[in-house]
Amino acid sequence: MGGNMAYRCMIINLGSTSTKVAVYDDLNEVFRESIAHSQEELSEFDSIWDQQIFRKNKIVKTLEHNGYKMSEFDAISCRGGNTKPIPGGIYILNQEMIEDMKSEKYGVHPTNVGNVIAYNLGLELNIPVIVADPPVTDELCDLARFSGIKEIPRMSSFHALNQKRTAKKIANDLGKYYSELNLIVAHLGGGISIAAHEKGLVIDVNNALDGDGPFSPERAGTVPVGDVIRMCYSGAFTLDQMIKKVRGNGGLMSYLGTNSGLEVEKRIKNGDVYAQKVYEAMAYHISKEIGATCAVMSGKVDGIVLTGSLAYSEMLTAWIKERTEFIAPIYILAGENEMLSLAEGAMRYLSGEEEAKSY
Ligand SMILES: Nc1ncnc2c1ncn2[C@@H]1O[C@H](COP(=O)(O)OP(=O)(O)O)[C@@H](O)[C@H]1O
Ligand SMILES: CCCC(=O)OP(=O)(O)O
Repeated sequence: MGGNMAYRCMIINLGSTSTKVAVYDDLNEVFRESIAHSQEELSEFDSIWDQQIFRKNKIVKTLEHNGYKMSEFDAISCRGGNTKPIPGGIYILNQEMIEDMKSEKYGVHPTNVGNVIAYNLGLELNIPVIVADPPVTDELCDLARFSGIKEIPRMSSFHALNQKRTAKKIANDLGKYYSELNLIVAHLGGGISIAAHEKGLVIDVNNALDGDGPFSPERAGTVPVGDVIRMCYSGAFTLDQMIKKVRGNGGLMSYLGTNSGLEVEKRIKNGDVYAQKVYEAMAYHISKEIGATCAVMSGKVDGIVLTGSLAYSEMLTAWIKERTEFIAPIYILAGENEMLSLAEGAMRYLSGEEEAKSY
């Protein structure tokens, strides 16, 4: 490797509709591509696991096509997956984590396939695969774990990587340590997570994958559970169809047949009153969750942070502000920095600044 560069890292981040890949030389992003997958393209595959070879080929070909040799990488960093709950931090991806993801015991999400791809590439290339602040990062307080059904404890399943980084960035901008502040962070993306960051720990958060919280572009969030149970036993739906109603075809998808905030805004601008009602209802439920999260921290909140791609929406953030700005100052950090956060995690590990935790 030339110049003063110390490490070259491959970053892999799989979402429901995209495969993101990037190359970092230390903390400099030298390449990034987000490969979009249409519903048509993905509908060929019965399960997310069947997408493995297809997605791996996309990653390897994209890198090689852009002149990167596999042998040049010192490490791979990958958004974590649905393993057992673990504290935030850095982990070296191992066989046990992969087995837990494959078991689907802790949830199903395309990022798990990304972990399997990264793990196998790591073995082939003989380099470590690093995972930072995975979505199962668990810092919940004891009270948050009670769901009301003894056999079903509440789980921490959220956008931990972007939530943690965004909270630390705001703390830094305010000239404070993350561990000094109480923040409510709302990640507003395809899934929505709203978390109580109390003195550097996420002590409560809705289960953004298929648990509770506001509805999102593609997820149902909290639903009237009795009605859902009756629907399950009506004989009209299979297990897969019911799961899809909650995750994939829920939220904006259910009401408007699109998971795109941009598309909804276009319809609103063209006078679609129902689309406006649904979009405002999403803002209403986001605000309600922010209020609940404020109560979790006894009203002692230093700031509310709106992040994720939907935070680019002036319409949505204005509705949320209207209902929640009485709580604390609102900061908007639209988009996400997942690729950079993964690179930072890898560099902290490779440089010896942070030790990897054991799974
Ligand atoms: N400028 C924008 N205004 C409104 N919605 C947006 C904007 N940019 C992106 N979105 C919407 O944000 C949602 C989630 O996007 P994304 O960040 O890709 O989600 P995730 O990474 O959580 O899967 C989509 O519904 C998308 O249409
Ligand atoms: C449960 C957190 C992971 C997640 O839902 O991510 P996306 O919203 O990007 O699908």
